[in-house]
Amino acid sequence: MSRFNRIATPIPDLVVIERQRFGDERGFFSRFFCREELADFGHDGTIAQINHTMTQLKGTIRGLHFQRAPHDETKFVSCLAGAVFDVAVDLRPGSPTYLKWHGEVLSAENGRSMMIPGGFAHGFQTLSEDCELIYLHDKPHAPAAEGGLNPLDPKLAIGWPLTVAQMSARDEAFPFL
Ligand SMILES: Cc1cn([C@H]2C[C@H](O)[C@@H](COP(=O)(O)OP(=O)(O)O[C@H]3O[C@H](C)C(=O)[C@H](O)[C@H]3O)O2)c(=O)[nH]c1=O
Repeated sequence: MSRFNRIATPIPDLVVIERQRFGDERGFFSRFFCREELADFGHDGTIAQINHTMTQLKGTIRGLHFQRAPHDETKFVSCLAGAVFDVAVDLRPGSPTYLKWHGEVLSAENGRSMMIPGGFAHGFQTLSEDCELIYLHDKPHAPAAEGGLNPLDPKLAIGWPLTVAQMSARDEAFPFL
């Protein structure tokens, strides 16, 4: 019996994984990651780096970031404190959903993760204060291969839920497509 539910999105290969919880009077237990079980959902089990971010302000946007091939990485993104609107943008050349985006609420409460294959840009907007995210990357950080899209690019027309409260200067400076 799998301890994960696979939730499809309108973009092929971009999936949401929901962790099953085993509750009792103390709280709950859930399996956060499992190489064997997530292989069925397309993850090859490789974890090269695990990153953790904390974002204080509600309404902050981080992203949209990606790494160019051959450093294009699968990201398994989870929110362990607060709630975020997590967004992935398809940048795969020739994809029928090229430049299409999908957004999903990830939260400590809903136990959902987004599994984002290489070839996608990723970003999120915080829906609460003090949001903490954990990223499982299947390839290491490669600064020279990093790229970004402006999250406010009208060509993407991402439906961010809140007024933007904060962005890094780097993210603000990404040019529109
Ligand atoms: C990604 C990364 C960054 N860093 C250093 C580089 C900077 O000195 C500092 C902050 O990096 P950055 O401003 O890129 O952090 P975010 O804006 O939160 O970007 C991250 O959040 C967006 C939404 C993502 O999807 C990426 O995983 C990641 O780029 O951490 C590292 O040392 N290792 C790393 O793997």
